[in-house]
Amino acid sequence: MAATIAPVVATPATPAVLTPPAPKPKEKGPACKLSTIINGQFVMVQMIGKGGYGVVYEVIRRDSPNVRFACKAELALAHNNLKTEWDLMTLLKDNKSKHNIIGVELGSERNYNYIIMHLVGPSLADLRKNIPNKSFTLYTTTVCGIQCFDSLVEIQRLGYIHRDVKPSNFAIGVLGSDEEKLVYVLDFGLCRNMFNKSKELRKPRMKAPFRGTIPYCSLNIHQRMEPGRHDDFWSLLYMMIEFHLSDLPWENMTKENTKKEKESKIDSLLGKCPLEFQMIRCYLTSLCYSREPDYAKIRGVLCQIMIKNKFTPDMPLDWQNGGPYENIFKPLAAVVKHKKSKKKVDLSELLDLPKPGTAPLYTMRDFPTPGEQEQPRDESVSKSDDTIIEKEGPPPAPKPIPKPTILPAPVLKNSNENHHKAGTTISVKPTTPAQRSTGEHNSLKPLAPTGPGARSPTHHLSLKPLTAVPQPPTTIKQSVRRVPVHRHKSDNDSVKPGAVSKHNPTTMTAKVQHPTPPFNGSVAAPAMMIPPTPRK
Ligand SMILES: Nc1ncnc2c1ncn2[C@@H]1O[C@H](COP(=O)(O)OP(=O)(O)OP(=O)(O)O)[C@@H](O)[C@H]1O
Repeated sequence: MAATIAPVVATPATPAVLTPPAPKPKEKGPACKLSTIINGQFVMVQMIGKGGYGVVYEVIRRDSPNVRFACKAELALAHNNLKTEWDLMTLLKDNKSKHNIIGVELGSERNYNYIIMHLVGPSLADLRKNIPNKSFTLYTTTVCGIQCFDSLVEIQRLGYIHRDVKPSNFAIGVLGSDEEKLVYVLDFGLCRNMFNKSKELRKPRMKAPFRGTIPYCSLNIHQRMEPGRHDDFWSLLYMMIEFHLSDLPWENMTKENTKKEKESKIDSLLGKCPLEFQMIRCYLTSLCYSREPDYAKIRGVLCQIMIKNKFTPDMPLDWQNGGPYENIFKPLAAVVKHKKSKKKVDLSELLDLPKPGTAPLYTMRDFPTPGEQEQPRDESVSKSDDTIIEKEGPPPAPKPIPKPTILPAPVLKNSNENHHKAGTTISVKPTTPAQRSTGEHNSLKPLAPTGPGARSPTHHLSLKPLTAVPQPPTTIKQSVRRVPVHRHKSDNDSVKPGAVSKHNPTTMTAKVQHPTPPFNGSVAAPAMMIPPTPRK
C-alpha cells in the first residue's frame, strides 16, 4: 500500500529579525595585571609604566623568582608594533650596540603581544623629576647627552631613525649597580627605516603625518616635513636644554603654541646654556632630510663641553654615591635587592673623550648662523613617493567645481590638529590594507655596515637569582610622575604587520627555556628601582 504522504505545507519563513550583533566590549588595554602569568613562566609583579595601548611591568621568572625582567605588553592589533621593536632590538644586539636593552622573548597571550627584556633602571625623565630643582648638573647633562647621542647613532647607522626621542625613552641601568652610569635607549615603536630595499634613501614625502611627542619634536616635524636623521638630534637638543634649565617653556602647550614658542624662545633659552648648545643648533639648522649628519662633528661639540669644563669620567653622576643628589637616590638604590649585574661599566671608554689639546676647538665661526644661510632643500621631494601619506582627521574637501560666482570652498580644518596633549607620543593607525601593506618598507635589515664604529660586545644585564626581599618601606616611595601617553601605535610608517597569532602563541626565545615548576602563588616583593607610579 502506498503510504500517504502528507503534503508538506510550506511554512512561511519567520521574518528575520535583524538585530544588530551585540557590540564587542572595547578592549581598553592588554588583559594583564599584577600576578598575571605569561607563557607559563613569567609573573608580573609591579607596574613600571603605562601607555594608551601598552603597559610595562616588572616580571620574575617562576623558576627563579629573584631574577627580574621587564615585560612590555601591547594590545594585539592588526599591526604588531612589538614585532618591529623586537626585530630592531635583535638587530642592535647583533651589531654589538652598547645602549640597547637585551630582548629575551617575544610572544602573544590573550589579547596582547609582549616582549620580555632585561630590566633597566629609572628613565632620565624620572630621574630629573626627582631632583628638587628639576635640573641635572652640566656634567650629568653632558654625559647623558653624549650617551643618548651615541645610542641614536647606533640606530641610524643601521638605517633607522627613532622619531620619538624624549627623556622617558632613555633609562639608566639599575640604580646601585655599575650600570647606573650607562644610558639605554628604549621604545622603538616609531622607528622608521630610511632606506628602501635597494639601500637607497627613501624619497621624502611632500607631507608626512605627525609622529613623535610635541614638546620634543623639531620644527620640521611641526611643519610635517619628512622626518630625517637630524630631527632625532633636534629632539636631543631640546632634551638637553630641559636637563640644563629644568623645563621647557612650551611644556603642556598645544601643538600650535608649542611651535610658536619653539620659534620665538630658542635664542633666549640657548643664551642660558653653554655655547656648544648653540653650535649644535646652528649645525642642525644647516641639515635637511637627505643630508647625512656629520656625527663626528656633533659628538666633538658635545665632548668639548666636557673638556672646556674639565669634567672627567671618574666624576659621579647626579644620582651616584658622591653625586649632588646622593641622599635622594641612595635609599632607592638600597631597595633594589635583586642580584645586581656584575658588569663593569667604564665611563671613560663609553665617552671616549679626545685628549685635551688633540681635538679641534670649535667656535661659533665653524657653524652657519641660522637665518643667514640658505634654507637647505631636498630636491628629491616627490609626489611619486614609495610611501603613502596618512591622513589625520577628516578627508580633504573635494575640489569645488569652478564657477565664477561661487565662493571658494571652505578649507576643512583638521579636527585633530591641535588636540594632542603635550608629552604624548602621537602616531596614526593605518586605515586600509593597502596602507598597512606599506609596512614592508620597514623590513628590519641593516643598511649601513657597522664599520669601524662597531662596538665591543653587548652589555648583558645579568640578572641573577637572589633571596626574596620584603616589600620596600612605603616611606621610600617617590612621586615619580610618568608622562601620560595616549598612543595609537599601529604606525605603518614605522612597523611591519606582525605575524604573531593570538590563539597559537608564538614565542621567539633568546634564552634557553628552563623547566617551570608549578607557581606556588607567592610572588617575591617588588624590588624595582623606582616605585611604580603608573602613567596616566
Ligand atoms: N626594560 C625596561 N626596564 C625598566 N623599565 C622600562 C623598561 N622598558 C620600559 N621601561 C619603562 O617604561 C616606560 C615606558 O616604556 P616604553 O617607552 O617602551 O613604552 P610605551 O608604552 O611605548 O611608552 P611611550 O609611549 O611613553 O614611549 C619607560 O619610560 C621606562 O621608564
